[in-house]
Amino acid sequence: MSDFQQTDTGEVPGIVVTGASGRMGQMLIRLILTDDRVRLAGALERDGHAWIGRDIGEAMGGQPAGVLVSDDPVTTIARAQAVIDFTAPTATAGFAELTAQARAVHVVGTTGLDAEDLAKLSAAARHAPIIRAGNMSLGVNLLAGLTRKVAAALGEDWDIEIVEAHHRMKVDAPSGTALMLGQAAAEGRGAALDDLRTPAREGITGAREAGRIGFSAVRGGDIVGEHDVIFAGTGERLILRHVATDRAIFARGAIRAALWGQDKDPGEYDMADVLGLT
Ligand SMILES: NC(=O)c1ccc[n+]([C@@H]2O[C@H](COP(=O)([O-])OP(=O)(O)OC[C@H]3O[C@@H](n4cnc5c(N)ncnc54)[C@H](O)[C@@H]3O)[C@@H](O)[C@H]2O)c1
Ligand SMILES: O=C(O)C1=N[C@H](C(=O)O)CCC1
Repeated sequence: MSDFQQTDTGEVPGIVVTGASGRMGQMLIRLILTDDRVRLAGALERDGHAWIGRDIGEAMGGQPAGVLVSDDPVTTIARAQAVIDFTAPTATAGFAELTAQARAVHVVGTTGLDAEDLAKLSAAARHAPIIRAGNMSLGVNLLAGLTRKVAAALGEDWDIEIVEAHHRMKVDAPSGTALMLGQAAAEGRGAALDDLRTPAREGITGAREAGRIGFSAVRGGDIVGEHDVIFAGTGERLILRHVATDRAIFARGAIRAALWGQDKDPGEYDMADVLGLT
């Protein structure tokens, strides 16, 4: 049997994957089709995509999975117990409303959401659970906790810089993970990230202001995701680093979140809640 054939269609939560042809979409579908705790209930792509109407298993180069790729989120999401969504900010804001109408769990991996998108998610979370994280891996969520602790332990004479690297196709910067880590560092310092954040530098910037949290982004090749949190003191540096080498770490976290959310009340949650790190 091919990896892409569904092995179990029993009474387990049905998951709809949005952005089914994407890097994360395909990884999620592969893992869902071989995991008997869940079943693939639908695969969504944007209007006009070449895969619409095709069996998702075949479109991915394998055996039929018995699920056709659809561009109809209303009908598809109506039959979901969970929607796992790694797409784009506007798409995710729209899926939030439909997922809430279905009273299903919305697992949001999409990054780059603005205040308007986030307000739509908050409105939807009044009716169903939404679990959102800039990074769904265990390692990064542990790193966020470490970052919070180290930032709290070190004074403002230790400069905090976050350096991230991703593949050439990534469209947003800083990464969702970098912002998560920045948020953790700011919390450690008892402040809001918006008050401490220094974006990418260029030109005559002047000397670094104490207490700020700086961000830099590298883009190139097929880098899955690398993050350094640098605490630069005088005469010494402490560097906390996470390196992702396989997108399966994000997809496994998202499936875990979809299962965890099944018995939760409506509201906004993150991966620290799912992993019991709060
Ligand atoms: N939170 C995490 O752990 C994590 C991990 C990896 C990626 N991401 C984020 O997930 C997102 C997707 O990343 P990717 O590398 O898979 O990108 P990608 O470009 O490979 O895939 C995105 C897919 O979404 C589809 N899409 C866009 N609009 C849509 C719509 N309205 N309806 C249905 N499908 C739609 C696109 O056609 C594409 O196939 C990005 O925001 C990325 O930063 C988050
Ligand atoms: O490939 C991406 O895009 C990734 N996005 C997330 C982010 O913005 O941090 C997680 C890592 C991979």
